[in-house]
Amino acid sequence: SISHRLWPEIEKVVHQQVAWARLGLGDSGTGWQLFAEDGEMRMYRREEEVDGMVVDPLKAVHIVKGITGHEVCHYFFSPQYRYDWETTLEQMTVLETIADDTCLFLQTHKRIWPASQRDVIFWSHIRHLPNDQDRDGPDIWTVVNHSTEHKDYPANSGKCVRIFLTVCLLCQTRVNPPKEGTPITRDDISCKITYCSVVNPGGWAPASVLRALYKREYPKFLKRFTSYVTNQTKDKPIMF
Ligand SMILES: CC(C)(C)c1cc(CCc2ccccn2)cc(-c2ccc(S(=O)(=O)CCO)cc2)c1
Repeated sequence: SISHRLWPEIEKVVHQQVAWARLGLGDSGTGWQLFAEDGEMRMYRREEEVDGMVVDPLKAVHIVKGITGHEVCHYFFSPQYRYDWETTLEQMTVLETIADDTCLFLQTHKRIWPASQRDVIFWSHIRHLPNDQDRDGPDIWTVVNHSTEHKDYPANSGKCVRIFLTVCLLCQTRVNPPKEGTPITRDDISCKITYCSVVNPGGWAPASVLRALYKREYPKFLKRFTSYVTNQTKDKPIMF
C-alpha cells in the first residue's frame, strides 16, 4: 500500500530496474561477456568488484514458448511455489505482506561449499506495466527483488553471512495470432524473459570461488525455473 515506509524506495527501484533491464547489451565495449548459452537462453556477466568483493552484474535473456509474462512473474513472486523451484533455499519466511503485490522476505540459503551459509532480507514487488515506449508493443510484467534491512533481523548476527541483492525479472508476452476466429492456444504464445541480478555475497569469499559458483548456478537456476513454470501451466487456462 502506498502509505508504507518502503513505498518511495520500491517505486524508485522498480522504475530504475525496468529501465536497466530494457537496455540492450550494447556493443562489446560495454564489457558484457557471454558466459552461458543453452537453446534460446543467453547469459552475460560483467566483472565488477566492490570493496574487493565480486558483485558481477548478470543479465540473461531467454525466450520460452507456451507461457506468458504474467505466468512467469506470478510463479516467481508468489511465496507458495518458491520451495518447488529455488533449490538453494533452506528457509523462507514472509516477514510482512505489505500489499497483495508486495512482500518482505527473509531467506536462508543452503551453504554452497566452500563459502559460508548466507541469508538475505528483501522486498519483492510484482507489477504490470503498459509498454510506454512502443504503444502497440507487448506490455510488461515484472518482479523486482531488492534487499533491505529489518530491525528484528540484524545482518550477520547469527550463523549466516548477509547477502545483498537487486533482481529484476522482466517479461514480455508475444502472441502469434491464430487463424481468424480460432482461440489463442499455448502454441501461439511465447515469453521473452530478461533476468538481471546483482548479488553482493556479503562477507569475503574468494573471487575465483564466487565466479565459478555463479557460472555454474545461474544457468541451472533460470532453466529450472522456466521449466517449472511450463510444467505448472501446461494444463491450465492461459493467464494473460
Ligand atoms: C550462486 C548464486 C546463484 C549467485 C546465488 C547464491 C545464493 C546463495 C547464497 C550465496 C551467495 C553467494 C555465495 C554463496 N552463497 C543465492 C542466490 C539468490 C538468492 C535469491 C534470489 S531471488 O531473485 O531473490 C529469488 C528468490 O529466491 C536470486 C539469487 C544466488
